[in-house]
Amino acid sequence: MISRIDLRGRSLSARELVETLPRAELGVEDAAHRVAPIVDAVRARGAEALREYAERFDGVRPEHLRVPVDALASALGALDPDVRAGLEEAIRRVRLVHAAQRPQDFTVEIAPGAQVRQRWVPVRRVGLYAPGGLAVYPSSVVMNVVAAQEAGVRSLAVASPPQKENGGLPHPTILAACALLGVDEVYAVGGAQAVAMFAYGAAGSEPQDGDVLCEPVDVVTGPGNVYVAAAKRLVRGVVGIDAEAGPTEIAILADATADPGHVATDLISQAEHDPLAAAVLVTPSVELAAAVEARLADLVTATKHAARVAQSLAGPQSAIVLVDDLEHGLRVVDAYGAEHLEIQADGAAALAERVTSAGAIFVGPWSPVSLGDYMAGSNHVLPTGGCAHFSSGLGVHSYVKAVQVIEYDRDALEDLADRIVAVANDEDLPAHGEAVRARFV
Ligand SMILES: NC(=O)c1ccc[n+]([C@@H]2O[C@H](COP(=O)([O-])OP(=O)(O)OC[C@H]3O[C@@H](n4cnc5c(N)ncnc54)[C@H](O)[C@@H]3O)[C@@H](O)[C@H]2O)c1
Ligand SMILES: N[C@H](CO)Cc1c[nH]c[nH+]1
Ligand SMILES: [Zn+2]
Repeated sequence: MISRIDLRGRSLSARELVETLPRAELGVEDAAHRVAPIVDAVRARGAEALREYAERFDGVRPEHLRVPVDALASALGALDPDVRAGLEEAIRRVRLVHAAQRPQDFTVEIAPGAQVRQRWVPVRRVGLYAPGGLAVYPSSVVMNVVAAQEAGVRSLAVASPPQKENGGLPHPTILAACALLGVDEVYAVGGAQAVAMFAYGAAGSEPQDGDVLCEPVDVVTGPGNVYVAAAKRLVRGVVGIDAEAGPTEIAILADATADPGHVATDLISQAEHDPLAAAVLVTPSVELAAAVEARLADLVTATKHAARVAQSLAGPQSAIVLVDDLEHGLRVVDAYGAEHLEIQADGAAALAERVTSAGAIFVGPWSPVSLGDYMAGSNHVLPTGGCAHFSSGLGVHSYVKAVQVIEYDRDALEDLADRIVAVANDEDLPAHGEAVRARFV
């Protein structure tokens, strides 16, 4: 079952903490070596390679790599009304939050006649990944698509693995979610091969694919398993990506006031994603640790995906970490930089304000990660593997770029001419200064 790491009485530096805290054995770097040939094959052979990998990894050879539009409409027609209502509420809430994320253009008047503006421009075309291996993720369709739409992106394509049970098309709820959001470019392509298809585009291999199956995109976003995250790392630079949003992580900072049953169910809720998912409890309370261990022992066998959950909890990426006090715990969770951090402790809101590295923070007993996974309004596509130290979760910012516009008049430039020449000469780039001087002779 879940192991313990005892950090009590040990004052480790942030770097030492990172080395001591649990991480999965198969990381993104190792996975990148495994998926590099997949990325190369899709780049070289397009749809032919996509069909081969679908057969190998998803157990089905899709006839239609591009989902026919009428399949989207029929999936929406057949969607369970309760699921539809849930997705619609998620869309409404996620849209409200993401509309508020739109960054503002600005103009700075630096001096009379000297102006610098900054305009935010959406990228032209995006590729959005919705996972569909061990579980199905229509909620990820919502998170990706709404954020891109609110950013103003015009061309959106979604990919999700083909399912044998759905005749080689993605899961029907994925298709229905796309239809609900008005997306009609959907591909039955999963894993690293989907990321490669978006990054490089793909030529068709069957008459129904046409000559060009998929045009390349500017940005690829979305969550996925370690192979998806690895492929995103490989194509970064060819296209933009969001964060590496790989196997799910939950860290919970809790004290003796936390309900052990809630802590245990929250750990299990995220462990059920993937055997590589990480579940970490950080607590100064030995009593809470013992009570959570006992609850886990009861609950794990009864949960639907017991084998996956047990693997995740027993893996080297999961642990109960004992700390001296909440201050110590705060340093530990900050060094870990979890995708999701729950704080179930006295003064949770004040503690949350002091966290600097986490994909998203869930404050207090009534904000479990499952709320954010579906319907809080926040985005559930979040950085994993410590990427929260330098990356944000998915949002409008993932799909826009800033363009600076510089406009000086004659007098404003002349005022600066001598200074520009002085600095240009000092850099031994005198032609730069000359380009200014030439205007005033
Ligand atoms: N960080 C986040 O924001 C976030 C959000 C939601 C889900 N997730 C994670 O997404 C993942 C979903 O994983 P999933 O597996 O269910 O679906 P997935 O769609 O990510 O992966 C399925 C694909 O993985 C590929 N694959 C499987 N085995 C492979 C191998 N040995 N080599 C190369 N490719 C292989 C196949 O192409 C398959 O189509 C989970 O890890 C979950 O925790 C993360
Ligand atoms: N917990 C996942 C992010 O790591 C998101 C998700 C979608 N569905 C259920 N959960
Ligand atoms: Zn989840």
